[in-house]
Amino acid sequence: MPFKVYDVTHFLDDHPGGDDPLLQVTGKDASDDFEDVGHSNNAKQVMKEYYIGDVDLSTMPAKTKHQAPVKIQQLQQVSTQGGNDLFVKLLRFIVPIGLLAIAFGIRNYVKTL
Ligand code: HEM
Repeated sequence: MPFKVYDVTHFLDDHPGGDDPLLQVTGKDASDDFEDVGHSNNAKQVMKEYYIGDVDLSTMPAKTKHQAPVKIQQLQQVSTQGGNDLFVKLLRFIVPIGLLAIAFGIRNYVKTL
């Protein structure tokens, strides 16, 4: 069921009941709290100045848990797989040593010419 929304930001200092009761009910349906105080007709009239619209919670999109796209999920899986990690670590050593070996080989070959 829709309910009315009021922006009382500029009424906090002027509220005869103080700012505390207003701050206590921000972001929720304060209809009962308002009625419980037994506000006068004048208060109900003043309230109209701060009306900004209606909210119907049933039409609001439900909160969903964010899920990473499939590609990113796959990447996350690869980065957490221990075996693959070890392979990458080994490559970091093997590749430079291999390049060094090739460089020495070429150097020796050139010397013999
Ligand atoms: C836009 C919304 C509101 C307006 C315009 C408003 C206005 C007023 C006014 C004019 C009074 C003086 C008494 C009277 O004339 O009835 C008052 C008193 C009071 N209001 Fe509000 N009010 C609002 C919302 C609320 C809410 C949501 C609460 C509680 C959660 C609240 C709690 C109080 C209290 C505790 C008093 C003091 C009552 C007393 O000392 O007898 N008010 N308000």
